[in-house]
Amino acid sequence: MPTKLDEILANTALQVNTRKATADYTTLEQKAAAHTPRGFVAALRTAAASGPAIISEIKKASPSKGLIRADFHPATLARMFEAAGAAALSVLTDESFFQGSLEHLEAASAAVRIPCLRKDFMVDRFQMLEARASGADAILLIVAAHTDETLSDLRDEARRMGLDILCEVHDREELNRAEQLGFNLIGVNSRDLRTFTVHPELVTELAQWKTTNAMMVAESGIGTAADIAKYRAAGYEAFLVGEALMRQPDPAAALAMLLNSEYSVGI
Ligand SMILES: O=P(O)(O)OC[C@@H](O)[C@@H](O)c1c[nH]c2ccccc12
Repeated sequence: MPTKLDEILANTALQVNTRKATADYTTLEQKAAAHTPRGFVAALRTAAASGPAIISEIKKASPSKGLIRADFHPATLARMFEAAGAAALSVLTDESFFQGSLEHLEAASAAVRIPCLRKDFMVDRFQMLEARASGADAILLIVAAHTDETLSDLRDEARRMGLDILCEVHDREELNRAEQLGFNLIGVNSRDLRTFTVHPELVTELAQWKTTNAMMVAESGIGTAADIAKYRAAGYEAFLVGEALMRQPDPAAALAMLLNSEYSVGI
């Protein structure tokens, strides 16, 4: 039986092919050239030197939760998160399952100086061009979605476009593959994309199997300073937080609380 991830990947491939067939490459290339990528990994490293580096996610809906935030203005959210101390942003661009869009990314990226990740299911080199043209500084690559061969192709294309890569894994074998392919920023997603269930204990466990000096990002289901403290103790330096912020009437205040209570417990 196909998993949720299989379903999303098949849909993504269809959508990408449609966009490729009608794309205005001249405009896309001009827009891509006009955006000089800001270092995503460098920004996380700088932030992590003095506290938890938080990647705040701009996400309207998800397959598991449905609509998360009705009052949704990417540029405003981006500015608020930057002012509250986010090290970087992640913006969902998948339309079918997350109600995201490249326009959200473009608006968020243009509103801030901190770097932005295009959060999507990247299956084609064309999406790297789209990403940079919409103001992305980094892209996501999900190990479970690819063979090593496609992963390295997409990695090379992202690098050629000057984009940093957040490489996402969910088990030890995927972590090994990510390290062997030379990724320097590895996210452990506690949500299994095949079933969309969350396994927080997996995030704590996996970090101990790391063999390189890649920076580790804990992803999904993070809601409190205690979650961050627990993952920091396990070796994580950066934290991707979406729903817990997006559900709040004041997402920036929620982010500030996460950052501040972290310091006050003396971690
Ligand atoms: O909203 P949360 O539970 O804080 O999770 C954020 C992020 O980890 C999640 O949105 C995510 C992680 N990997 C993904 C891949 C595709 C789409 C979404 C995701």
